Amino acid sequence: MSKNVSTSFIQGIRKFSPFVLPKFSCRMNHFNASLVPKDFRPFRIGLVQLASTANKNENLKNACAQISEAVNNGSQMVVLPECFNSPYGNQYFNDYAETIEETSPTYQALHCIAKDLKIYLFGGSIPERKDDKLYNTSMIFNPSGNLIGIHRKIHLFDVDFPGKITFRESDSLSPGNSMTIISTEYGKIGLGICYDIRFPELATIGARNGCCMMIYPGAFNLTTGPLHWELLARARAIDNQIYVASCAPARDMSASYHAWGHSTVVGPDGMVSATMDEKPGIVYADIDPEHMASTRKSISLYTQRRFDVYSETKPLKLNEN
Ligand SMILES: NC(=O)CC(=O)C(=O)O
Repeated sequence: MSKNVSTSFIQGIRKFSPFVLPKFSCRMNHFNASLVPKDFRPFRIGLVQLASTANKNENLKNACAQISEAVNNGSQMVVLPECFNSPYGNQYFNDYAETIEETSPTYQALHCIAKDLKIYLFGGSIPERKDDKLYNTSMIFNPSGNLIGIHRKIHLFDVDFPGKITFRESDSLSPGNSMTIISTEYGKIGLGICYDIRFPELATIGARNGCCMMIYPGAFNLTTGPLHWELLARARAIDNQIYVASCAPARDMSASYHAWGHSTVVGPDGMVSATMDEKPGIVYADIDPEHMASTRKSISLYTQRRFDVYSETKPLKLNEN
């Protein structure tokens, strides 16, 4: 089942973390924390770097073929990119939008393939219509084909690099208002979509809630991709000593938005476990609790945190010259 978490950063940390001392306690150093979340089991993940077109049916067929290939190669969990059933752009979202219900074409396709292949499927994202609004939304299915969670992109991609790229998702989309954590038989997975990766709070609250991994379907571009795509995934991994998987569309220079590609999995030590270039393909990684345990044993962030110092309930103490 998924858990949508709506809470303040510090409250989120305090409420759910097995590692946090009660409010007003002093130090963390003597706390005997287990090194990895108890429900974390090894699994293989496949990130499908899909070549999407303007034809939704073709995109769905192609996605299902690539998911099958990922499963033939041993993946128990498969991830699709942001906006995989539609071109990415404000001019497309309304025309391609679907409601999240069993009769919708993308829901049906993902439900059937997850059930047939008995996998966890993180269905990238699609433009979603709900009431009179549009969202950038991810659907997550379990191996029985049940929808076990949805995540609506919380932070919309509004940026302005003069002469390079100006994009305002908020011209057409509305933001989601809650965080998403999915419980699977391999462990808890936190979810963000693309621009969400720039906000470290999501991954930190996810990790404090026992997530072994954050998954980010994303579509960075030729300006922000080389600058930040890998760096952000590594940063979120290092901050929290968790796995991070970012799944992108393949680059299509005839489309109006040029995706960076480079789907990537980063380990809890911040090293890239698997990555690729901008072409269509699948990135595989074996996710290993032992790797997280050895990382956390070497650098013991979990016992060294000083929540007594970070508390929002007290005035911040800053060291100033
Ligand atoms: N497309 C996005 O949501 C985000 C992105 O490209 C960036 O943050 O850069």
